[in-house]
Amino acid sequence: MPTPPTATDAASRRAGDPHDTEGDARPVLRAVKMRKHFPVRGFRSDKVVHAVDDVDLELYAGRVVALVGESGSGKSTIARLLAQLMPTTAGQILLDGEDATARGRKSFRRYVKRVQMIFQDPFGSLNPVHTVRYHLTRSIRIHRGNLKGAEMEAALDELLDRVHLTPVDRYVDKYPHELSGGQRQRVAIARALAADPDVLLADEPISMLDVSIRLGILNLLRDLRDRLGIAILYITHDIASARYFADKTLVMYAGRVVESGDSESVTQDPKHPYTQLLIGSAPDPDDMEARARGARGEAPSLVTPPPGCRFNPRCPFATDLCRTELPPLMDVGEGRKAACWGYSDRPDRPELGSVLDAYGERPTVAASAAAHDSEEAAR
Ligand SMILES: Nc1ncnc2c1ncn2[C@@H]1O[C@H](COP(=O)(O)OP(=O)(O)OP(=O)(O)O)[C@@H](O)[C@H]1O
Repeated sequence: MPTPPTATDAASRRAGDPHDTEGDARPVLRAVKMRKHFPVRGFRSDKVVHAVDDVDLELYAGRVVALVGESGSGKSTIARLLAQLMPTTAGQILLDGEDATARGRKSFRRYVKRVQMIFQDPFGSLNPVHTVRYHLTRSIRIHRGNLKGAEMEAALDELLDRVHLTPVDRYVDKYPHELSGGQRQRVAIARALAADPDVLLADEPISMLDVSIRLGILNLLRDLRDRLGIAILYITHDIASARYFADKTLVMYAGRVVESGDSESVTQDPKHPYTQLLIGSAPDPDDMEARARGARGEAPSLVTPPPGCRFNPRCPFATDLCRTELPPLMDVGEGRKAACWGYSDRPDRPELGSVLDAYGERPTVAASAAAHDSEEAAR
């Protein structure tokens, strides 16, 4: 029987080795069969957008989980659901093993203290008419109480120091427009840290920043993972940065997780045909920008998703089984999972091969989507 969480749990979690294996640790934040269907506006029917379907996800102290996938695959929706910025359609969110659904202002505030979000656009998330001091003192007051004078100054110093905005005097009275994009994102991270959170949900935290400063922000987040034992969800369409930064990677396709495992093996030896396509779509495996461009593409219709495996219309190996039955996430060895019938023992399973060879070229995801669309149009 798991013991109920205590007030010292966070402290003891942080005191331990942040790289403890997941095997003997328990997730801080967990989503179970999480689902989000948005009603389609303008339809007088019950049509919905299947943005997120049956997603299981676990975040552990001192570990980073990356959520990768092309645009429209449901990544941001998952972050917003986990931040409880909107309600789920179904499923559960558990914090320290307990149902964490916020049912009012007070419980939402308690939740937000532990689960903070960092957004893609640091300029949009900071108020242009207020200084760094204002943003941080406000967050400190909300989460730690009304500190005054020297105590407040010490808290401000500590936060800015943590995000490496030093000397503090150079930054604390600046307005957002007086800072670079990277400095603004550091302020946004400092504001989140004012809550002393256990979990950071980082939704594309580097995608709007200049390429030259992206690594600095990822290294800062890594430092927070290691020094503070914070659990981080890192959302990106850039699988190369996931490999660099995340311990574990989950690959999303059309609202579902299609593959998961440690980042190194998912990126070096992808199992699901979609992951293979995503990884093969960048000409230079170490070129983050090229990879990001290649991974973008038209998302499939989420109002009427294809039956069976959602990737089947683009998959060169798809059989009738793939077109009719949804594959569950199956164990494919070494703690890895893939939602592909090719890894089942069904007699009618598809015979998998190299996706790139099957296409006869190195297509981008966008190109394969376009090929599928023109096939559809010809039918
Ligand atoms: N408020 C909403 N109302 C209706 N549909 C929505 C809403 N928010 C998101 N969607 C739809 O849900 C799907 C998933 O969107 P989401 O933003 O989560 O994807 P994403 O993977 O984060 O994409 P991106 O990388 O472009 O941000 C998309 O089809 C999107 O149009």
